[in-house]
Amino acid sequence: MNVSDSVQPLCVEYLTKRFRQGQHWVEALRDVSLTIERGTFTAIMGASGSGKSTLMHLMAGLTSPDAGQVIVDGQNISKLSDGDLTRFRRQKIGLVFQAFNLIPTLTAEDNITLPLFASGYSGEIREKLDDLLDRLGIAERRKHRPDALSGGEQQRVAIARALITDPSIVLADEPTGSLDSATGEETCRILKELCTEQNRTIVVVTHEPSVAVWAERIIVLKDGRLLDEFETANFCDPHSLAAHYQDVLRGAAPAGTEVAQ
Ligand SMILES: Nc1ncnc2c1ncn2[C@@H]1O[C@H](COP(=O)(O)OP(=O)(O)OP(=O)(O)O)[C@@H](O)[C@H]1O
Repeated sequence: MNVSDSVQPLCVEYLTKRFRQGQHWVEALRDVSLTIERGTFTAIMGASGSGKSTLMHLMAGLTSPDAGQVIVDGQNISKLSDGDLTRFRRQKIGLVFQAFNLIPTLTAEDNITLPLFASGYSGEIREKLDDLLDRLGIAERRKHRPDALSGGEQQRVAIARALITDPSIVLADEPTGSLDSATGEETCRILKELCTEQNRTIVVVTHEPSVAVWAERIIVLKDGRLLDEFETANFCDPHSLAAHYQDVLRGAAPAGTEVAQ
C-alpha cells in the first residue's frame, strides 16, 4: 500500500478561528499560515489552550475558519458543500484520537470497517481488512470488543479504522495520551512507518517531546499564533528536543488571545 497520488502540499493560509466563551470571544487561532509537504511527519506542539486541536480540526474540515483557508490538493476545503466536505474527509483524511473513540458494542473488525460502510461502500473488504489487521499486529484480536483490548490494541484498532479508506493524510490528536510509554512508542513507530513506507502525510498534535521526536518537523503554537517551526534532525533524543522546545517557548513575546466582543 503506497499513497503516491498526492504531491501538492497541505496549505494553511491566514487561519483565524474564534469561539464564544460567555461574554467574550476567544481567538483560538490567529492568522496562522503553514505548509506541510506531502509524505512528511509533522508534530504540532504548544501549551494547553494554544490552539493545536483547533488547527487540527480545521485541517480535517471538522470546523470552518472565521478567516483564512485550508488548501488540500489545490482545493479550498472551506468552500466545499457539506456533501463534498464529507466525501473529502472520507477519502483523504484519517483521524486518530487520544480516547480511541471506538464503539464499545462492536468488535475490533467491525469498528475498523465502519467508515467504509458508513460511506455506502458495498465492495469486497476482506483483503484490505486482513492486510491492516496483520500490519498492525491485531489479527488475533479482530473478534474482540474494545473492553477486551489493551489501550495499545485499542489505539491500533483506531489507526486501522483511520486507514481503511486509504487516506493520504492522517491527523492524530494526542494519539499516545492514554498509553503507557512503551505502547506510546509503538504507536509512534506505526505512524512513522505510515509515512516512510506508505508515503502518507502524518500530522500529530502532542505535548510530549518523546512523541514529537519521531516527526521530521515541529510546529509550535502559542496563544493561537504560530510561534516557531524547526526540523528535528538536530535533536537525536527527546531531552535535547525538549530543551530546545522550552527555549522556543521562553523566547516568545507574550501575546494575549482574548479579544473584546
Ligand atoms: N468549542 C469551543 N468553544 C469555546 N472555546 C473553545 C472551543 N474549542 C476551543 N476553545 C478555546 O480555544 C482555545 C484553543 O483550544 P484548543 O483546544 O485548540 O487548544 P489545545 O492547544 O489543543 O489545548 P489542549 O492541549 O489543552 O488540548 C482555548 O482557549 C479553548 O478554551
